[in-house]
Amino acid sequence: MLNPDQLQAENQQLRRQLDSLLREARANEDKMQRFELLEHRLIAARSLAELVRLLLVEYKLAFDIDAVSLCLVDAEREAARLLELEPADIAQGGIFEGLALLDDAQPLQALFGEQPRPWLGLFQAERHRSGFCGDTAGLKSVALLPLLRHGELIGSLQFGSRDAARYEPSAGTKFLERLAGLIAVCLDSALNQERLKQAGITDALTGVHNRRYFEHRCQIEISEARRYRHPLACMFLDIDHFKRINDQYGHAAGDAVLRRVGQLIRSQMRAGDTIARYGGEEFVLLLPRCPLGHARDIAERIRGAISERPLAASSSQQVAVTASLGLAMLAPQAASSAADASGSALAAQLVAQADRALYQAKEAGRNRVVMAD
Ligand SMILES: Nc1nc2c(ncn2[C@@H]2O[C@H](COP(=O)(O)OP(=O)(O)OP(=O)(O)O)[C@@H](O)[C@H]2O)c(=O)[nH]1
Repeated sequence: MLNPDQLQAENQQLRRQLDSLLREARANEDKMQRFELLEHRLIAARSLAELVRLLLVEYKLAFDIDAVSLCLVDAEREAARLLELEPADIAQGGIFEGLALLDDAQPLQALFGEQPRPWLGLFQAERHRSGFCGDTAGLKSVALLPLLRHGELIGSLQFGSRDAARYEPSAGTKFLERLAGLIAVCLDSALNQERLKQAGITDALTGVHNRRYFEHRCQIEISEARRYRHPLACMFLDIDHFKRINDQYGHAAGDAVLRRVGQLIRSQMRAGDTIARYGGEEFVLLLPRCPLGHARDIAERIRGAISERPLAASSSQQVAVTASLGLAMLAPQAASSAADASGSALAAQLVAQADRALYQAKEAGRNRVVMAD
């Protein structure tokens, strides 16, 4: 039999254990709630950028993680385009600190081996450093989560802690497996949503934007040009005697020429410029913050790039192509003095001027640039 003092001591001990269990249960419940909240936000993410930010910033904060990094296999540079990363930032994620876009899955295969599964354990600099894009100083333990879609590695998520006991090999990985599965599905779905969005504003044949997008963009650029008194250049480009190309080489060759011309125009433009297929063999370009002299140089460069050498219309056909361009400017003073005009009226005026200049270029013999009066 225990005496009353012993009983009381045992009672206190039990109470302490109960309190600690209760605290742990509350902490777990709190963690589960935060996790569920983030899970819902992951599922609701409407763009790839939002998803990446949730993983790299919000997860880190919500679960007090010392280092988080995300690697994505991006052989086609699709994610880089959607996240608007400059080529120099692709390996380092640019503004998305902790993101790395990979050319292929090879580094991930090296990290996870034949059968990729979540891995928890002590940080090994040689093995794990490449998975963390940022600073790894002080990391003691890590959790590595392969992201798989239809059995293929599409990326990986890494958590790092300065606490050696935080990610222990003995901890269950079921929860992490579920998390990795969810993230992989969310990434896939964000990419698909972006593709759908792009499909609505992209010309399927040439891959440049479509007329609908141009009309929307034109309003935005005009209002920016008016607000900041920037010059805005608009160009129409039409391939010369395109009907003859179709007639002589066939419709498929004509399509190939349209695609190639789209690429050539794009290669001469800056990141903030807009190029769209206006219809048939006609393209339209918008160059914000571009004064007349510069716009004329760019138009000449585009014309030169198209006519410089025959374009490949198929593996065996080379077609000599020329194009005519009409150029119109929404000059800063015109934009501000026309303060009363609506954005759509100014857009219609700008487009009509560029189109008239294009007509004059055709009339004057084609393969030339004409500036609107
Ligand atoms: N291959 C191909 N041809 C197209 C497409 N859209 C329009 N066209 C053709 O483009 C040709 C345009 O001909 P026209 O408007 O007469 O002009 P053009 O022959 O380029 O002559 P100019 O503009 O006066 O130099 C037509 O034959 C259309 O059928 C397309 O998506 N693919």
